[in-house]
Amino acid sequence: MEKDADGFYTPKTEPPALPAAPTAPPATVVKPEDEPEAKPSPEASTSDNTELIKSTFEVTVTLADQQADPKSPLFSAKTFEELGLHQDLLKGLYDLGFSKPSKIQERALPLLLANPPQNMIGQSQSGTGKTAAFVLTMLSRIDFSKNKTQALCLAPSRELARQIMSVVVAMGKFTPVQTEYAIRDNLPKGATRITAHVVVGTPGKMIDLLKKKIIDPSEVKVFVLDEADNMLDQDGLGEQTLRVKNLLPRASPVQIILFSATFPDHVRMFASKFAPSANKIELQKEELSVDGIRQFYMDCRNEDHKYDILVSLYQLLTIGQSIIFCQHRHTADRISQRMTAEGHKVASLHGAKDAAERDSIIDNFREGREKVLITTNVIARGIDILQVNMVVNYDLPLMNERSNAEDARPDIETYIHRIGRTGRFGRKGISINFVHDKRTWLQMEEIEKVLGKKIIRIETNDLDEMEEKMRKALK
Ligand SMILES: Nc1ncnc2c1ncn2[C@@H]1O[C@H](COP(=O)(O)OP(=O)(O)OP(=O)(O)O)[C@@H](O)[C@H]1O
Repeated sequence: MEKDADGFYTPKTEPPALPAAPTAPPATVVKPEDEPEAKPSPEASTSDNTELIKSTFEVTVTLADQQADPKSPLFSAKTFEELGLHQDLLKGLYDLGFSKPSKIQERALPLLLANPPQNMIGQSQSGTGKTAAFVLTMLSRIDFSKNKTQALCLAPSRELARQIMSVVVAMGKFTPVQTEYAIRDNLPKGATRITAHVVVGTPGKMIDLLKKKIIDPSEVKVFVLDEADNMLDQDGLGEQTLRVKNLLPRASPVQIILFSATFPDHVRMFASKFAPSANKIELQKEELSVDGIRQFYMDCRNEDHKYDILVSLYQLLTIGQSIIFCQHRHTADRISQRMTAEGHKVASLHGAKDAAERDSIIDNFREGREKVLITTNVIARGIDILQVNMVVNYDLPLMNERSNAEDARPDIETYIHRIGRTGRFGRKGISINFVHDKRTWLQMEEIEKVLGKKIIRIETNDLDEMEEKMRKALK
């Protein structure tokens, strides 16, 4: 391989196709015995996808309009060439079909790539391309001549870590980047050393690998937290994330990059301490949710009625793909078992399932083999599946997940992330909240007030009207 002036190598062999698994483990993991490689995900089924293909086609047309509209979060005055990216990364971007940067990419990349490296706290609406901004930074900072871990990226779920990895592999397709996961049940048993340039994972497993010295952090130059407000929240993953940071080298500064669509006030201060002197890109409160997502609610009589309404929506849920969010795992399981028994095809995903099962459920959904996914907050953040055009909040998200207390407050950030699973990168989407009593109605009203966007009522007893409203919203 030839190395050019910027320290990049040009690979001779054709890089792997998407959907991507990490690059070949033998080069990145020293393992004592031969173990079978992880199988790549099966190919997407091509049957039964006409609606999906149609909606993708319609989207391309409106996307060009939006990227030319200075008020859109997808607008950019610049090209990717002007952002100072290496030729091999530009090739990767064009290979993915990216033609113009989005606003967050245009604003963040020049700051992220400047030398000496500076920390960044970046906020931009769901589905506006934050992943590319931090992935391109990681790939730009790696010296590929060294077989040493140089970039670490943490995400709150294994599903998101796997998705980020597929972006690293796709954008790094024309570089010799080596990658490895730090997620549960992924490394071969007895692995003693990871030398991959980029390691993506969840905090618990990352700590484990650092502590066991399987990952050597001495050459880490970039540390990324995706969904950073969640990763730093002391009620959530904050403590684990801090432990990872404390295991990083202190001698040479590590560039710390925090990205999210939300940074609630109580996390902002900690974020500034975690990433000192960071460049900041922030959103105003009224900009938090994406305009392409039309928000509705349905007045249900009680819990049982919520189930009946969901079933009556089934046809609409399967026009594209849909995600149904519940507060508890057992609700997700209960609804999906009941719907399955009644002849509807649905899948359920939550944190109590084992790793292999989780991977296969999300891969099936990603590839369109399942159209309705019933789940919990485990995939509320980051998951990017363009064909998802409907999100149902079967239960509204609450501040204390275990709480059913009368005064339980809505979790506005989680709401923003949940509905953000649709309406990705300029696409249209629908979200529907089920409310069934005064308490849930008040919770929804609070969400409406904070976000400053109208949540429109849909009648539960007029299926035709419901369908018409929804089809209109998706046009
Ligand atoms: N410049 C671009 N041109 C075309 N498509 C893009 C561009 N940037 C990103 N995308 C696509 O937009 C979608 C959303 O991007 P991404 O998942 O990075 O959003 P995000 O801002 O991280 O959202 P979230 O807050 O939900 O995590 C992805 O499918 C990605 O491939």
